Amino acid sequence: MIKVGVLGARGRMGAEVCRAVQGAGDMELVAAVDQGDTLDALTGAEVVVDFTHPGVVMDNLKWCVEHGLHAVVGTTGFDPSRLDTVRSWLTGDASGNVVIAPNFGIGAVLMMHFAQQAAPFFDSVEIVETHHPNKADAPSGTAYRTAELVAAARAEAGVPASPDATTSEVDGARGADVDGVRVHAVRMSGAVAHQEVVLGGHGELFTIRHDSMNRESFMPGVLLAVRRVPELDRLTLGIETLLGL
Ligand SMILES: NC(=O)c1ccc[n+]([C@@H]2O[C@H](COP(=O)([O-])OP(=O)(O)OC[C@H]3O[C@@H](n4cnc5c(N)ncnc54)[C@H](O)[C@@H]3O)[C@@H](O)[C@H]2O)c1
Ligand SMILES: O=C(O)C1=N[C@H](C(=O)O)CCC1
Repeated sequence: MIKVGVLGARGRMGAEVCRAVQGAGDMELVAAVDQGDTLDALTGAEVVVDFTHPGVVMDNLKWCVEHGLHAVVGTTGFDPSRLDTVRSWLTGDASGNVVIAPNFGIGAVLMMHFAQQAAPFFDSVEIVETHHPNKADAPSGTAYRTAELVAAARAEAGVPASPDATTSEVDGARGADVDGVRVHAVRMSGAVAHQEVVLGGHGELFTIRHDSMNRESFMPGVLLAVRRVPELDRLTLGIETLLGL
């Protein structure tokens, strides 16, 4: 049995992870920790799953690494500088491995993969993400990562920036610029997590869309990462490699 601790256990995702772990035949939920609880309860775990808040996740993760625990992190807010910091913790004698994934939905991972493949073939690409209005960060971690992957694929293929003649703009009208890719964030009651990658050129539009209809949609990916994290090498970004992509 894999002993699992959950950080953010009373939150939307954390509560779902607790249910999923309790329903998995090969896992045991040994700690369910939320804001105000001592982290010491996690010392009995082999793998800690974090779905908390971008403002606290770095401290949580540092604590896990210092205690030699494997960590599966779904909390968003990881820019290149934060990832470098995590890498610096995972040198030398550190014995825990870390998986950080902005999205554990299998379809969402495939969406990012297909967007990366398609990106060099079109003049234009923009990303529109829609989430529930209780979300703290914008753009979403998934949109941020998609933009990074798309931008890298286009740079490697020598594709120029998406054409855009805008010279006059109301602030924000063209969205955020992530590595040269425009990202638009919608916050909408009734939504869970949705994203479209829109590509265009030569009289055609190609849209890659993914919808998470509920938070169970993330659980197969979370459980996969919990099972595999002990055998991985220090830091793994996304679950693409775990799916053989
Ligand atoms: N990777 C994915 O597939 C995926 C999917 C959904 C959400 N997310 C991300 O997960 C994070 C959480 O989302 P949510 O909707 O569950 O949020 P939420 O606000 O419902 O839950 C967060 C929980 O963390 C708790 N918390 C805050 N500070 C804490 C601390 N220091 N220690 C322990 N617990 C603490 C809060 O009390 C709350 O219960 C966000 O960053 C979100 O973007 C990622
Ligand atoms: O509900 C959220 O918050 C989500 N956050 C992740 C993101 O920022 O990409 C994944 C989808 C749901």
